[in-house]
Amino acid sequence: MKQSKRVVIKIGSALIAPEQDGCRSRYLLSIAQFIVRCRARGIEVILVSSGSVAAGSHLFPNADKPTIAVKKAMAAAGQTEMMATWDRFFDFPSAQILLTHGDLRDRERYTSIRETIFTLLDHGILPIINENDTVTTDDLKVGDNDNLSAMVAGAADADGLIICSDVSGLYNKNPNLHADAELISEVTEITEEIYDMAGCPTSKVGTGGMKTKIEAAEKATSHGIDTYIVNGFEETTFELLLAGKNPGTVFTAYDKPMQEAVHWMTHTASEQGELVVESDYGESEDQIVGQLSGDEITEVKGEFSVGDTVLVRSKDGKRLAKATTNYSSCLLNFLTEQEESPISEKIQDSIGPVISEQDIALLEKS
Ligand SMILES: Nc1ncnc2c1ncn2[C@@H]1O[C@H](COP(=O)(O)OP(=O)(O)O)[C@@H](O)[C@H]1O
Ligand SMILES: N[C@@H](CCC(=O)OP(=O)(O)O)C(=O)O
Repeated sequence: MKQSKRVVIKIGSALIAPEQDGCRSRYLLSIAQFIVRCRARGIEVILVSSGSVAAGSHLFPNADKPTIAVKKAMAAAGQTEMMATWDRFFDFPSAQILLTHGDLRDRERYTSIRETIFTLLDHGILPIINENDTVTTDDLKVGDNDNLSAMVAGAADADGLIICSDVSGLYNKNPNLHADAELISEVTEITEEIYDMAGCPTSKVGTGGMKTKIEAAEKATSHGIDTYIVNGFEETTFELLLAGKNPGTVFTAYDKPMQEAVHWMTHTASEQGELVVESDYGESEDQIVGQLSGDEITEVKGEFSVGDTVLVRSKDGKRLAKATTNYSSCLLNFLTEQEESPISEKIQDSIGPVISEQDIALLEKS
């Protein structure tokens, strides 16, 4: 682990509730000791902990195939036990933070979350973060704590993300199914080939699987955050990390990481609508911003308000950029229907560009 100053550690369900009958400290002591030793070295730590559903499931004994409502109730019941289990290891206070994707993709709430995390860290308090399963919906949820931990790492300006799993890292195929699977110790570029290595999870309690861990690594490394997938069950894992060694798979951070606002726009914000433009449209930032006026937009999709995130897509389907719109979908529809009338020119002169330069993130063409 390079000389990090702030790390996010993600703990999977299998580590904290291995038997799904409440939390067990069996595998947590070495992780807790690692957190204490990091803090003693001046490394700030943020914990993203799964395990609430697994911890609370034994309270619903007849739920062989629990409904979403029952799983949310399990999470709510297990959350208190999960927090209490971690709290017992430390002689410093910890703080509960429950988030949804709806919180993180709202720029104002995102900024508020950052502020709270920084305040907790400034006061030596360990933030323990989990998805707020009680209120999540299909639209609101992140859905897995691997991706949540990457979004948190970006929000917290961390420089290291450690994803603890029940395997030693990313293998070229599922090691639980293939005896000849080989551990990949370093990934310098996340390609389709890397994603193809990730099969389905085989543990009873895991939600994310290896695919979500690779997605998380992609989010984090693009933000300049070195990301490790390590075996949380092995005590030696944490000795090696503290010795600056890589005990599993390291995904190395981009040399030129995205700026915080651009990263948020790219990886956390969700588009509320689409602006379709001519396919021969300029594809550089200033071209998209400068030329994107009412008459350049061929189609407005979805309903959105001023300040929402929209996707700029070319007519031939390429995702060009995500941006904050200065116009509502209603007004843009009005403008695109108008020929170049005096009223539409007057409106655009008074409001200005449809999107602003500082609120745009170019996307990989896809
Ligand atoms: N290429 C791969 N390398 C490592 N593990 C893999 C791979 N493909 C699938 N897996 C599975 O992913 C699991 C880890 O994901 P998951 O079950 O969500 O664990 P956790 O709950 O610890 O996050 C491994 O136990 C393994 O069964
Ligand atoms: N919010 C859920 C997280 C589920 C989850 O992501 O689990 P895992 O794949 O084991 O990290 C819980 O606490 O059970």
